[in-house]
Amino acid sequence: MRIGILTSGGDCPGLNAVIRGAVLKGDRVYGHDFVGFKWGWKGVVEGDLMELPRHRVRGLSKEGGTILGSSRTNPYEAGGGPENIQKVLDKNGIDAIIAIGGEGTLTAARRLSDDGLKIVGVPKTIDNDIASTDYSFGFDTAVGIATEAIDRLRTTAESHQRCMVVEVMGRYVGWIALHAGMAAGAHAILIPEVSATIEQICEWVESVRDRGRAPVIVVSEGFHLPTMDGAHSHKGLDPFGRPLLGGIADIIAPMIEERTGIESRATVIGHIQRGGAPSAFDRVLATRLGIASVDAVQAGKWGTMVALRGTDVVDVSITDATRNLNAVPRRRWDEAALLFG
Ligand SMILES: Nc1ncnc2c1ncn2[C@@H]1O[C@H](COP(=O)(O)OP(=O)(O)O)[C@@H](O)[C@H]1O
Ligand SMILES: O=P(O)(O)OC[C@H]1O[C@](O)(COP(=O)(O)O)[C@@H](O)[C@@H]1O
Ligand SMILES: [Mg+2]
Repeated sequence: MRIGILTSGGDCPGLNAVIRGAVLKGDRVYGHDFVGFKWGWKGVVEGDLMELPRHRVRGLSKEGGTILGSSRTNPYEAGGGPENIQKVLDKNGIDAIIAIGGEGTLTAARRLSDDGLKIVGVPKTIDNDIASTDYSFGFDTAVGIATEAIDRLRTTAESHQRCMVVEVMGRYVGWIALHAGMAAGAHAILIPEVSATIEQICEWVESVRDRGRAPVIVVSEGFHLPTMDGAHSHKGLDPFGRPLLGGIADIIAPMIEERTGIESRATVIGHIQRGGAPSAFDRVLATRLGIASVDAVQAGKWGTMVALRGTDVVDVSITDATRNLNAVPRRRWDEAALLFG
């Protein structure tokens, strides 16, 4: 078989480890050939390919980013669609696609699979917002980077008796905030799934200050106060129509300072959370998912996504995985909130 691999959506530590795992298993065990589609679905629509012989994936599991490049191209637009894509596959002798992406990419994969293309999905995202898998690779690395940043902000906060408001990524789910906040001992964690008023936030801040400590508040980019319409997005849309989130920390920090009198600073960690080498956990998870994706292709399990369930890698339906976002359950926030203030 000749298998095409693509990486689509925001990049994420571990993408290269998936590619390596897939190529090594496919080459060694099944004798498959691999090509990479460049720039996500764009390469599929335009037939922009690179060969992926075994030596091309040597040493890749520790490398950040993706050797294939990524984009947020919609495969149903700009000359795409199932018939045109099938022509590109036929022209290049490609039998099946392994699509590595987040909930957007996998929704596209599900539609193309429903339209008859042979596709297997691999869940990637630092946000951990994909359902049907316990974790997506990239999340552990992002949490590690955010935790280190919060630890560092805490020492400078203590030196100046300031309040630090630290904004992390995650789009419409608060997993990175919840885990990094718990790991770093934040005094409050604000996530999109759970409402909190500015009065409640200031109560937590004042209680920390009254104990002689410097308050550290972690906020997820998708969080909004009850007085706001929705997630803060002052930068408009990206070229593919998605709201550019970010900046809620810059709104909350001055509100805290005004109401409590505590000098406050906002830090937006941003894309550092997505860059660089994957953690050991993510290298292992990504490699295992890459291996499993080739097994799913070999078995003709079209329309499935490989996923982590406990310590096992299993196959699930992409339709099920993309029906709803994997939101933080209320009980997980309640558990963390016992330690706030
Ligand atoms: N319903 C859909 N049909 C076709 N393409 C989609 C659909 N939803 C998302 N996509 C495409 O997938 C791209 C990647 O999705 P995005 O959410 O940006 O990243 P990720 O895959 O990492 O979640 C989107 O920009 C869009 O072009
Ligand atoms: O790469 P961009 O366009 O700046 O997008 C930033 C967004 O991408 C992410 O890092 C990852 O999101 P996806 O997994 O959906 O691509 C989000 O946390 C963040 O909101
Ligand atoms: Mg996404």
